Amino acid sequence: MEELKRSVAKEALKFIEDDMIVGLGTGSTTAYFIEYLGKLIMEEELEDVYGVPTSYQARLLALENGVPVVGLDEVDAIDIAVDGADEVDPHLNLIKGRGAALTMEKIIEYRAGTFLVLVDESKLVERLGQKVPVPIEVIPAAWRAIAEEIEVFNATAELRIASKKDGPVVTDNGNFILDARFHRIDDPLDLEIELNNIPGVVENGIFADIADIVLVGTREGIKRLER
Ligand SMILES: O=C[C@H](O)[C@H](O)[C@H](O)COP(=O)(O)O
Repeated sequence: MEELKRSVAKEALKFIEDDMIVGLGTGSTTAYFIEYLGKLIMEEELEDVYGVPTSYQARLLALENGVPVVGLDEVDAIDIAVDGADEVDPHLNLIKGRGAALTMEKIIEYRAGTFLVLVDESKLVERLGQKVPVPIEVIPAAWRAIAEEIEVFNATAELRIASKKDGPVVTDNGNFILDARFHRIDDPLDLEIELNNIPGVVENGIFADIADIVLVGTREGIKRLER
């Protein structure tokens, strides 16, 4: 799997040109991309490329690898955003947020001229929600009320607990994450909008109709899916 992640991350470099502002995603696949991008910048094979990080992880990796970073509020536009995903359906709808970075990811990827997704073949599903829950970033005080409200959607939601900290995961924005398992997601766009309508929900991990291109690392090579 690591080899497949590396291969799609390398392939993504072909989309990057001089003078581009690049949204830098979060997660293990994008980490390879940031590493390779830094190498090209350090070797001066790419000039005047700046990254807009979607998380502290992306920011730290960019700084470590020599990718100059700028904030979203310092740029007029983002040419391309590159990020991983937890699930991809046949219409290129996504679930994201295993790394709890979904809110900044969506803010940046929604605004990018091109949103390029990098996955290995294990992330492809027929229907969203088949393998992973939908992460929902919530205002801490509202977590229990929202977890109960979500039952209306025929779902159960669990507060995400940290592994190297006691208590809940706290996002880069200071919020909690609920992981919601839905009985069946028939209309991802509709569910994405409905969840965001619940007061106290900051953002959810359904990314419907946002991805432009998905590069899939398979044992037979890289497949390119486009909307
Ligand atoms: O919050 C995390 C992100 O949405 C990640 O982009 C997603 O979980 C994919 O991560 P990975 O490339 O490690 O599978």
